[in-house]
Amino acid sequence: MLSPANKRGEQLVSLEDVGVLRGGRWLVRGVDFSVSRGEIVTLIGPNGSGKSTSAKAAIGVLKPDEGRVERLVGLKVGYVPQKLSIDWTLPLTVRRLMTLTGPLPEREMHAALEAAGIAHMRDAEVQHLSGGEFQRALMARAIARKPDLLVLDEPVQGVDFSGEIALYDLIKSIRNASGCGILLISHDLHVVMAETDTVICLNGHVCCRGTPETVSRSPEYVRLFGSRAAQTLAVYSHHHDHTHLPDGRVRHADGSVTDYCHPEDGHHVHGTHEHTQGTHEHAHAGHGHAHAHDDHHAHDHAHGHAHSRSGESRHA
Ligand SMILES: Nc1ncnc2c1ncn2[C@@H]1O[C@H](COP(=O)(O)OP(=O)(O)OP(=O)(O)O)[C@@H](O)[C@H]1O
Repeated sequence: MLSPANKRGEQLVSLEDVGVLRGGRWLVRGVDFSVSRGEIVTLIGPNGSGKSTSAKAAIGVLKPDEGRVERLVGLKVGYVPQKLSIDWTLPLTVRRLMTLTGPLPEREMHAALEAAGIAHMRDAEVQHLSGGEFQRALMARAIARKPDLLVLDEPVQGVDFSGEIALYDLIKSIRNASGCGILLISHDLHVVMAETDTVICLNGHVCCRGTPETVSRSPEYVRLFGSRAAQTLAVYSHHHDHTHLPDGRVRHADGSVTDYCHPEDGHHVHGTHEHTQGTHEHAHAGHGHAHAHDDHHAHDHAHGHAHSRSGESRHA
């Protein structure tokens, strides 16, 4: 366990060579990263690459089968999961959502709703909220108990472009106001929150990591999306030296194919940010978003959506 201290920059959680084995299959292996107070770490990677698994291992919801996870003693975690088991046939107000798992003093509930920008919606029915409002309600619920570490699994799901920017602005203001560490999970392989300190690209293991390049420097991007978007979103451009084949095997840069790959294989290019692989190009025009909302009354996946981006990568 990490020793307790209360200063910005202290490490809240760290994973070292973490592997999770389920049903005879390694869901992730060789995962290492850390989150410090005030730091924003974004996990990216395709569906099933182990983002949620790694985040759950980080906060202790899931026990790793190998490696080490160290958490600050007494670490308070606010977790917004990707899926919520809510019976949408029952009426549920925002106020009730806030206290589902435990009592909360009225003053603290109000402060959290206020911080999330939905204080005026406390008596609204959750099932009537828009995608962005629902995410705000979930975030309010998570920040109400003043966590040291906020874990957000797909916080912009089901949210349109301007809503996405507004939510990232909210996340930034939560971090600035509370100084908490933030572990963010994103489906997007290329565009991340500009405030992200470290991007970790997963594909069953850490493929690469680095800082996002800030797009605010690009006049082209600013012209297309406006300065607010450029301040909020950044491009994470990266290079992988191997390709994961549909059957789970791995093709390396030299053309050889192996059954698996892990960091200890020594063929990962960590910290490389060149945009050298055509398959990772991302078309920004119109932000390339196609958001299709599921009816959350019929799904346990609250406000699910399908992301379709032109130039979606073949992930290495
Ligand atoms: N308890 C479990 N038992 C067996 N397999 C599991 C379990 N939990 C997750 N998996 C599998 O592990 C893999 C990684 O899942 P995980 O949810 O971590 O991926 P992800 O990157 O978060 O995906 P997505 O972007 O689709 O949310 C998937 O193939 C998933 O089916």
